[in-house]
Amino acid sequence: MILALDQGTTSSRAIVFDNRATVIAQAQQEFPQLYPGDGMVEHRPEDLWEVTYRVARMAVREAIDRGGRIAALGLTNQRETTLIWDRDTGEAIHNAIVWQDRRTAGLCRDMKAAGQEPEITKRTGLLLDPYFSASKIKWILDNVDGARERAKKGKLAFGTVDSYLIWKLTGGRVHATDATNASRTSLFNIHSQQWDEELLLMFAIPKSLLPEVRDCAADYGVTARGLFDEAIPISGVAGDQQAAAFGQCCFAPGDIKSTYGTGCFMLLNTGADAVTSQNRLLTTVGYRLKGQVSYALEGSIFVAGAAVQWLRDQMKFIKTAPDSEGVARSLGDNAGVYLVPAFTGLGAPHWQPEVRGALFGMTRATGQAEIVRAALESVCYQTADLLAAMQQDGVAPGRLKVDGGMVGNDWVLQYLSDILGLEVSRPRVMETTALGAAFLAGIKAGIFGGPEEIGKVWQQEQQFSPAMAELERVRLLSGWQRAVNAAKVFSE
Ligand SMILES: Nc1ncnc2c1ncn2[C@@H]1O[C@H](COP(=O)(O)OP(=O)(O)O)[C@@H](O)[C@H]1O
Ligand SMILES: O=P(O)(O)OC[C@H](O)CO
Repeated sequence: MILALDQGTTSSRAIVFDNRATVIAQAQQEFPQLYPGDGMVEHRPEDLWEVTYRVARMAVREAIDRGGRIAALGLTNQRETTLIWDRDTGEAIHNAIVWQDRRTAGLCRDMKAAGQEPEITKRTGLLLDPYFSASKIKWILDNVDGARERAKKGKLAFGTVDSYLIWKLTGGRVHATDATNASRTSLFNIHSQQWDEELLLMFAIPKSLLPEVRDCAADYGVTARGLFDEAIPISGVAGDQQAAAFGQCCFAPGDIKSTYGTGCFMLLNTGADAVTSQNRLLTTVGYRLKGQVSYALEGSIFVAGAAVQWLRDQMKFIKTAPDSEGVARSLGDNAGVYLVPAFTGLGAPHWQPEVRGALFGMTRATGQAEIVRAALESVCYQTADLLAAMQQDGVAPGRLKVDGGMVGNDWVLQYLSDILGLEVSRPRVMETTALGAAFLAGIKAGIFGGPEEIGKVWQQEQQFSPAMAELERVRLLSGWQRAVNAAKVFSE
């Protein structure tokens, strides 16, 4: 059996799969989101570790009680989120700065004005945006007392959440990351597969901070004594969006998936070619096995399920996220109301960190239901923007595989299919992120063969087909475009 740990933006999950990729045991727990200022999002490092370890123990205990034995551990994680810790004590020197955090927008703007973006894009496949780790690392080094000096002396370690958890799981013996997570830092050259000296210089980051970069199916050490009954080899690691693509068996060039969790991330497999987008999509490492890289084009949206969380926690319009489905269904149409959920700026294809959220088209008749529906619709419109960018880059997908917490919502998937004019396909195993991590760990442990063998196990649970009239689709999309443009103008 394989233990998959999925450390996501809002919760940690542990799932034990058997050797045929069936779920045997699982546990999940949410943890607090900290919003210390405008556009700022942090996580407590101890929450990331303690919650992940707690759910891991729960799932392992349940699996062992059923007579199983854990042969390998696969780890997947929210990407870009940045931690720096002391190599001697293991203590983080600042809260984790989360991928959604926009505090480095000014720095990125200045670097853009200095003409540095094209060089960064050429080396990393990314754009110059606060989303990625590099500017967050620089911020911590510049704002935590003595951090830069300690970093120069080699006393500190940087990691995305995978590296931090590997460090914790191995009792401080392994400081490593995988190529997918490295490719999101903006310090990793995706062509040479090395940390890039030029980029380190640009962001003023000492190399001594960085972890070693390994394949996605590789040896990451074993869990420290005392954590579990037996030491478990850590043998698979990937960022959560790449793990989801792997779990969705997007192994052939042209295969495409979208994951709807806190944000939404569309990944297209482009094989051995690092394709450059003309439409502000990212080029990134899809997976790396035995040194061979499979690249991907990615569209990243910062707010998807987070809009539903906002409806639940801030607005108190719904009690639970699934309640949003009935509310949206209760209305015949959107009554001309559009929500642009740019709470933490706009991601692909706009990349405008300063834009903020806006609600358009309200009348005296507008109530909670219209706003709930507008929030769900906004996730579909944003996906349509990503798909349009991919299509302009010459991609013509036949269907979209979807997964993530939001895809339990049938109304969203039908509306998505209508708005995209594309078949939308939901898999039988909806926990594709954890499954991808389990596949990777299982490959290294010899439990699974390579992608060809794994590809045979993927099964669809339900397909959603477009049923909306073309004129209606065009009308709705045009309303959305006007709303986004107005939100941009307001934030200028
Ligand atoms: N039935 C539903 N309808 C709409 N949104 C949902 C539904 N179920 C969960 N969500 C949203 O999905 C997100 C959780 O998905 P998950 O994949 O666990 O996210 P993450 O990995 O980012 O923590 C939450 O933001 C939640 O609001
Ligand atoms: O935790 P998720 O599922 O929202 O994914 C976060 C992404 O990895 C951020 O790039």
